[in-house]
Amino acid sequence: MRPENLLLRPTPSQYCTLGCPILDAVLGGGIPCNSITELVSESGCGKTQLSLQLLFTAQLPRHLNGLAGSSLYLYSEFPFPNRRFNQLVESFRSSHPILFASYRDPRDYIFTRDCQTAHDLLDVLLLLESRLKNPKETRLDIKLIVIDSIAALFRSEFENNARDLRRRSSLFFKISSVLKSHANRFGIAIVLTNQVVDSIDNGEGASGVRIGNLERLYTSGRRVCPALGLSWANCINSRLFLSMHEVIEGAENGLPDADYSGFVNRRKRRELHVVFAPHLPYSSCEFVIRKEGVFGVER
Ligand SMILES: Nc1ncnc2c1ncn2[C@@H]1O[C@H](COP(=O)(O)OP(=O)(O)OP(=O)(O)O)[C@@H](O)[C@H]1O
Repeated sequence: MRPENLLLRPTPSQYCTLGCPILDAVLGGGIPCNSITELVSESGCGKTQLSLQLLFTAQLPRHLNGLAGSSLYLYSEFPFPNRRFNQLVESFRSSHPILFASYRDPRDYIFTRDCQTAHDLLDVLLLLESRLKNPKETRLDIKLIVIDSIAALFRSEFENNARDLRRRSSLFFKISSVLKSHANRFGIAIVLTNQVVDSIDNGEGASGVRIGNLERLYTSGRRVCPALGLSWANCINSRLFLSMHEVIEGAENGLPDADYSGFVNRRKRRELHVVFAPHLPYSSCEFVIRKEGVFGVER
């Protein structure tokens, strides 16, 4: 491939809204179809919350920037977040009362399946192909696949030796090639979550190679890098980093002072950053997680 050919590559034409115009604007319209998007963060930052939200927004009609389809949620961290899921069902229903009247349950358009190992995931993805080919027959018109989380699948199965690392990389490439094939053939948006590990190298990422827009990734005061390393980074199209930092409201006004009551408001400030994406420049925004879902914060 020559550099100028990159300019000829078609940009993604279809996006799945995240259900918030601020988040969509940061992502140039939402999560792209025909593509693999990774959400990476430390635990508790909001990867699962965003992923669950997408299961609902994918059902929205095209004129509302949805994909007018069903979604498949493959989870490897147990248990399935039932309580939160049902809370989002209610929230989604009340924000779209006409689309989701009482006779149409958004749950009917969400398929879930647990995956215990990376091989298990590969089997599920291979099995899916025949179903995706006949969406009418199987009533499985899937337009979004979420894998939450990819890192958990590789956590216990592989040792840290050369042979296992080679086996692991080979499995990364098999999984990503099946995902890319499904994404391209069936116009599906693929979202997967990944975890971070503490970064202990001397400044250029775990392998000495800077990946993406940000020189360093920080969250909760720690320098981190995405789990699964460089070979996995080559298996995805876009990487979005979610960070979290504790902020003390009022501290900027010089508290504690004479009126100091002893109460300060500590809150988590969460941000979403585009680490790399073939169709996007660097961009970021703050976001909050509420009972109703995940929303960007206007600057
Ligand atoms: N109903 C709710 N209202 C407000 N915030 C909530 C609600 N439910 C969850 N949260 C927030 O979401 C956070 C958990 O986010 P989430 O489960 O998406 O994290 P994660 O990045 O997927 O973590 P892990 O890697 O451990 O799976 C909680 O710490 C809480 O702050």
